[in-house]
Amino acid sequence: MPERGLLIVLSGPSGVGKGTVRKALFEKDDNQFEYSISMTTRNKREGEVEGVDYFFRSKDEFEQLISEGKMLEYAEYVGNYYGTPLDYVNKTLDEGKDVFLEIEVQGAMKVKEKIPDGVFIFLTPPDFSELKARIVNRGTDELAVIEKRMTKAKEEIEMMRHYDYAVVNDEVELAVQRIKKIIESEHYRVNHVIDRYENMLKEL
Ligand SMILES: Nc1nc2c(ncn2[C@@H]2O[C@H](COP(=O)(O)OP(=O)(O)O)[C@@H](O)[C@H]2O)c(=O)[nH]1
Ligand SMILES: Nc1ncnc2c1ncn2[C@@H]1O[C@H](COP(=O)(O)OP(=O)(O)O)[C@@H](O)[C@H]1O
Repeated sequence: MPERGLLIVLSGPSGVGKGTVRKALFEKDDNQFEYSISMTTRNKREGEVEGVDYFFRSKDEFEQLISEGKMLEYAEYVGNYYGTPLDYVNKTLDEGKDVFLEIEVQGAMKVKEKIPDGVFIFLTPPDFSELKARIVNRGTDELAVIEKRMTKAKEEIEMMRHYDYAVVNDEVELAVQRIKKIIESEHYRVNHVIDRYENMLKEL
């Protein structure tokens, strides 16, 4: 049986660049991670594809899956549900592949309770004014919403202490390289390889 894959969770405050960094990581020719496509009740945006960007579902369907225990985690974010389907994560980890989640902080904390040996990476802004600039530049929010998001971002940055690693997203490419390095060294952790060595010892 292959060694179980690593569960990698990339999270961080809204607007820090999680989506941007994750996409850049997955565009690499040598990418070895399996992206867990999330499910959401938000409307599909122009250019988004069902089953590629998200699985788009109605609120009723989503709640049904929650009640059946089919979500590893879910969170309500700006009035919509977002969540990680459980079966895909389990099946892919069992195949020995590393699964990558890009999710907001509430959901990341729920994953940590269920799968504490995951690798939890917190993406941080170079500083607070840069975070505000990114939220403003994204151009999707009105001023009042931006202020709300900044207050929320402060609370979210407080959550950093619960993570294993902090990666600064100053430049996308640098952030991607830092994440790749972290995951590479995580494969050598004793608790990740111990089963294989215990099996070897039994055979001696
Ligand atoms: N908890 C949780 N959060 C998710 C999931 N998928 C995406 N998110 C987060 O939901 C937030 C909103 O995503 P989205 O609507 O695509 O907005 P965007 O940040 O403008 O691209 C982002 O912070 C994502 O990281 C998920 O499966 N679970
Ligand atoms: N390293 C970076 N430098 C400058 N701008 C960035 C960087 N990373 C992301 N951005 C920009 O910041 C905004 C928020 O990024 P996004 O990926 O949507 O954040 P999140 O998924 O964390 O909410 C976008 O306009 C994106 O282009």
